[in-house]
Amino acid sequence: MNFWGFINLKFLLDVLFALGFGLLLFSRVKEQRTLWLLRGYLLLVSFAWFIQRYAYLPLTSKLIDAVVLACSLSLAILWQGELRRLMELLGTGRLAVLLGNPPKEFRATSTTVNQLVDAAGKLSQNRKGALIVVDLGSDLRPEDFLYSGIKIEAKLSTDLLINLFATDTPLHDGAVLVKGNKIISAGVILPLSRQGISRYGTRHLAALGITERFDRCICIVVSEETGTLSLANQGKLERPITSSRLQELLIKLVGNQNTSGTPKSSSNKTNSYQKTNTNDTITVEKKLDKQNTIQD
Ligand SMILES: Nc1ncnc2c1ncn2[C@@H]1O[C@H](COP(=O)(O)OP(=O)(O)OP(=O)(O)O)[C@@H](O)[C@H]1O
Repeated sequence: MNFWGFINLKFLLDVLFALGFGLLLFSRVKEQRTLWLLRGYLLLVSFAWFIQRYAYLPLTSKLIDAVVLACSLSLAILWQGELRRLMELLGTGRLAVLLGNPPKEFRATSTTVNQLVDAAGKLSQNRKGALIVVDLGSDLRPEDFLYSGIKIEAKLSTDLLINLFATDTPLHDGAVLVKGNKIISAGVILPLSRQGISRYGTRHLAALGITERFDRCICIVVSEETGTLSLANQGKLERPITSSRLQELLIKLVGNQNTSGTPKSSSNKTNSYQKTNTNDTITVEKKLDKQNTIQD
């Protein structure tokens, strides 16, 4: 291969890698505003590269470089949480999570959703405080917590969840970690969030803390004081919510989890879910659209 052939091949590979990286970044961003920012930033970087390589305009090139540097600094401040998460995932080798293809064992089913809603509803009625972390693909590891708790490794069930939060048991303090249809551990101490310190107690701050660090995990919170149900997702707390709203949100999130990565071909499907009400249990027929189909 001659020198020019090598240069061209290198150039092609460079462009291909850059395109691949750009597409990967775009596929990970969901929010429209973030998408615009990212698009503008990448355009600016490409423009700076083009001027530097082909235009031979040293002054213009310097000016554009200065603008790119200023934008990089602003974005680093704006996206510090996301960048920190990215480095944590890279540093701990969670490439499957980065590429948006979480391992199959995290896939929750409609049964998991029913059991979680059922347990949360009953705990709320009895004013038992609870904190349930559901890993939907963040591949949470012991080092992600302040204390990783006691290993349980048992099949998820409503009764076991209720039992773990019974006030006279040693494991009721802290959070329970759920992955797929398994309870992994109990008594887990989560990192606290700094947002809303004056508004929330530590249980709710813990739910915000873990969900703002990992975007594919959610936290169900039951307040001991008021029995209020809440759901934390991506550092935001929705509260107060009813059992049926919790079920709706879980179905949506689990549906998104199962359709992210490899898209599934499915027609509109009707699923039955058990919904816990204050006095009775009723069966709700939920017609799910293509996006939110849960594979049992
Ligand atoms: N970092 C943490 N990780 C996991 N669980 C925690 C953490 N901090 C507190 N908790 C749980 O929250 C309980 C204390 O809740 P606290 O009253 O301070 O918060 P809260 O948000 O007001 O909750 P509640 O509405 O239930 O009173 C602790 O007993 C413990 O079980």
